[in-house]
Amino acid sequence: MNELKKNRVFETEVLDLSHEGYGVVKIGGFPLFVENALPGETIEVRVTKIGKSYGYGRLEKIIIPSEFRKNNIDLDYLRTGIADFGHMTYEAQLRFKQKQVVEVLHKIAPKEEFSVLPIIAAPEATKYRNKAQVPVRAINGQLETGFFRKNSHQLIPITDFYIQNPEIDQLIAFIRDELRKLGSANKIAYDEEKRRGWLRNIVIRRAHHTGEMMLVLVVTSPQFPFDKTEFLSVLTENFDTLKSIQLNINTSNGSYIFGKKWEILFGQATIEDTMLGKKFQISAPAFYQVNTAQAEKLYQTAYDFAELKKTDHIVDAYSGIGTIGLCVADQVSQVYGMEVISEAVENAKINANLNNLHNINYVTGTAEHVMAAWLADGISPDVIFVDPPRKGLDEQFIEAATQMNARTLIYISCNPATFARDVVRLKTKGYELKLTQPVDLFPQTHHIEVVGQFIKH
Ligand SMILES: C[S@@+](CC[C@H](N)C(=O)[O-])C[C@H]1O[C@@H](n2cnc3c(N)ncnc32)[C@H](O)[C@@H]1O
Repeated sequence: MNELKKNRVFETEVLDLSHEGYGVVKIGGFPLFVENALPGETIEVRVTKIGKSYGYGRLEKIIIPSEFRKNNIDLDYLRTGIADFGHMTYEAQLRFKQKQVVEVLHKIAPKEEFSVLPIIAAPEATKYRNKAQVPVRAINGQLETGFFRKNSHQLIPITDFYIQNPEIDQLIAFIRDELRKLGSANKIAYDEEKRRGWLRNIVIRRAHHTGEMMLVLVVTSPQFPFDKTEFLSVLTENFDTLKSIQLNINTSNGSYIFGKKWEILFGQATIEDTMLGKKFQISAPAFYQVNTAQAEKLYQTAYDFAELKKTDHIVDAYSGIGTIGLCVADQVSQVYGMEVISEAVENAKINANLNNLHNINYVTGTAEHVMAAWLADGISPDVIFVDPPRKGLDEQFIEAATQMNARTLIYISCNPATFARDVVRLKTKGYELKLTQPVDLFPQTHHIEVVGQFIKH
């Protein structure tokens, strides 16, 4: 058999799909990851990289296609990761995500029987995102907006972002076209290598139910390299839904999008949306679920699992702008919440007032520290909601939370691997996973959201 070497081409069958959407093939037992290849397909693959235990290959030709292949997908969506599942039918995406959740739980706790409910599909499989974060760069002297190629900082120009609300795409293209008229691309667009230029990123949020939009220009200096007033009036005249335009000054060379300094150029610091009938003000640095319609189903699942009572005290841990606690504050006795981003906590407090809810206590701090302090203060909730970032729960948080004796803990997770790890940790502390509900919050991408119901035994 042909020996595995870089640039060699092999005909082979695709055996599996990695969780990030790469087809997996084996050449003489050695695994290669191949973009745009689906399980069951026979393909020709060119070896592009050989590492210690795995490598990468480039799809040269599909000899026998999968019945689950969606044709005519723009491959830039796969190359950038905007839609790394975009080459699969939506049904196949859902089936794969369901299988992933079942497998990851089984792997971590092989002896347990878990009841995983069928994944909740999204009503809109495209154009659902309420937020965009796009880099601005000069390519051959022309200012471009788009997305970076996966694992690189090479910009691929994109106009139709496929999974974003089209009004967001229109605003990005409009800004790009205006900027092209206003000066040299090399002066306006940021250049990471030379560390010069002005505009690094355009960040846009669009409230799903109200249509209000927020624009943040992430720049290296508060000085505009062109006439600011003229630019702002053109924007607001053409987009009457724009309620907030802000500058964020980021002079670092790190990968954080936002720097510490903010300046409001037009309107307010927040936009307003509704979720499950409650009003929410959202500031630029605060977390807000990017698929609002589907997030409402996610939260509703969490509440159904919680079986709340009017006398309940609840904790909304990792609370962001308070969405999870505030949507049910009028169905319970008391809500406690904590979150590390102070602007988001300010939003949560204002949001409580906006909705006439006064049985709330939201504080700024890390969940692990605040929970330990609340335990020491004798706070004893009936239900604890947790919605941590991808890294999951901190051990110290689990320690404190499980000593509070809540009857139920509801875990909303955006990472099945850390969720499964925490299932085991919570079990050793007396909380048993009873129900697991995957929810497809991010169609066309490999991301999976899960709600878990844990009951104290
Ligand atoms: C997945 S988001 C959930 C936000 C909110 N529950 C919602 O549904 O919009 C996770 C939140 O945890 C916050 N966070 C990250 N690490 C934290 C920590 N150690 N303690 C408290 N909050 C944290 C993030 O800022 C973010 O707002």
